[in-house]
Amino acid sequence: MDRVLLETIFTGLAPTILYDEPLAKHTTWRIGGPADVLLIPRTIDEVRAVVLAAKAHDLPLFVLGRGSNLLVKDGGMRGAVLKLGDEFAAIAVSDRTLSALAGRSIVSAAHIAIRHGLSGLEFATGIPGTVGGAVTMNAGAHGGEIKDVLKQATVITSDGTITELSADDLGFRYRHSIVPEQRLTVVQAEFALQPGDTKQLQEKVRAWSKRRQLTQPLSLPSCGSVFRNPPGHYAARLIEEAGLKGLRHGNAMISEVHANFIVNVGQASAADVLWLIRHAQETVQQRFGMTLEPEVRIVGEDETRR
Ligand SMILES: Cc1cc2nc3c(=O)[nH]c(=O)nc-3n(C[C@H](O)[C@H](O)[C@H](O)COP(=O)(O)OP(=O)(O)OC[C@H]3O[C@@H](n4cnc5c(N)ncnc54)[C@H](O)[C@@H]3O)c2cc1C
Ligand SMILES: NC(=O)C1=CN([C@@H]2O[C@H](COP(=O)(O)OP(=O)(O)OC[C@H]3O[C@@H](n4cnc5c(N)ncnc54)[C@H](OP(=O)(O)O)[C@@H]3O)[C@@H](O)[C@H]2O)C=CC1
Ligand SMILES: C=C(O[C@H]1[C@H](O)[C@@H](CO)O[C@H](OP(=O)(O)OP(=O)(O)OC[C@H]2O[C@@H](n3ccc(=O)[nH]c3=O)[C@H](O)[C@@H]2O)[C@@H]1NC(C)=O)C(=O)O
Repeated sequence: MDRVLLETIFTGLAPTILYDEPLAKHTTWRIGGPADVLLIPRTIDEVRAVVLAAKAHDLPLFVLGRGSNLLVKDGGMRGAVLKLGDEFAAIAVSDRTLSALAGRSIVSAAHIAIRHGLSGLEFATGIPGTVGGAVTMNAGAHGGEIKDVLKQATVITSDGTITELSADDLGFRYRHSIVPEQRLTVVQAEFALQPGDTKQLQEKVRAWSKRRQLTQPLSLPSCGSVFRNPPGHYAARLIEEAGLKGLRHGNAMISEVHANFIVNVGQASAADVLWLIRHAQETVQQRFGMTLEPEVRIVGEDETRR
């Protein structure tokens, strides 16, 4: 996309504006082609200005969290990508409510809740995303989900309106909310928690963390689970039973530790990962008649279309 045009639209709207920024630097998979422009605003007013500028010029705008559930294709993303700046990390606990700006790590928010003797967010201590990403994905683990604890989220709509939405408004389902389809930007969230014993809560999360370290390939770049579990089944078990554990394509590999993780074992491309995703889907469909639906959000363009 024309750089001069982008500069005309966005200059001055955020303190950090990066052109042709490789998104591999911003995803946990360490994969992804360049964004035409990546904007990193510090304040809600700056976020709103970016949203309004994109709308006024009919430019696509994508909101990036920690990139821990994203596959950005090798051709990168056209239009603008917005990432909340480090200033979006404020957090406060009052009575039984924890509120955090959306750029805060959900892991750290969960630990702060525990330290305040509040229970409800423990499930999130192993989920390496932001508060905004966790709300968007209705992130969950160990039987808990964001939808169980979210009181309200403050969002900016695509026409720049700032509004508060309840858990019901957000249309939560398994690893799903209406945030992407409504093109909302989450800027803050409040969680309703219950009193709990800090020591007991810490023991609980320590045990979960040990289990995760044994069952998930945490030392290699990944996006967590690639596929949602089909109702009544486990994606990992289906992929393992199809004989695909350890299958490598280019520098991407179906993990030998956990079959629903694809790990980057070198400088993997998005095309390497997409090949494995499609191969797993086709093989599981043929062998078991089951459809594997990606949990990871696949965005951007193929290299050849640039
Ligand atoms: C090792 C590992 C373990 C994981 N374990 C789990 C797990 O147990 N459970 C689980 O649910 N997930 C897990 N994940 C996946 C991932 O961490 C979660 O989905 C997380 O919630 C994504 O947050 P993020 O900030 O990285 O969002 P991103 O990956 O950057 O984005 C995900 C989606 O959210 C949108 N988004 C992000 N921030 C905002 C915002 N502020 N406003 C509007 N939209 C936004 C993006 O546009 C995109 O659609 C794991 C990932 C890894 C790498
Ligand atoms: N980032 C990644 O790519 C990957 C992350 N993971 C896993 O995801 C989780 C999050 O990792 P990461 O992104 O590095 O972390 P974050 O930066 O999201 O969170 C780290 C913060 O969480 C708080 N915290 C973490 N552990 C504890 C604890 N035991 N007690 C008290 N506070 C704690 C601290 O916050 P504060 O200072 O505010 O108290 C710390 O600064 C970890 O379990 C990690 O193993 C796994 C694979 C990849
Ligand atoms: C990592 C994620 O979330 C994770 C979350 O951390 C864990 C813990 O609560 O439970 C889900 O994994 P999961 O269903 O694969 O959980 P696990 O307990 O590891 O495995 C489920 C079943 O599959 C079997 N299994 C697992 C791995 C494997 O290689 N082969 C296999 O057969 C296990 O034996 C077990 O019977 C979430 N994944 C999904 C898609 O729902 C994520 O969403 O990114």
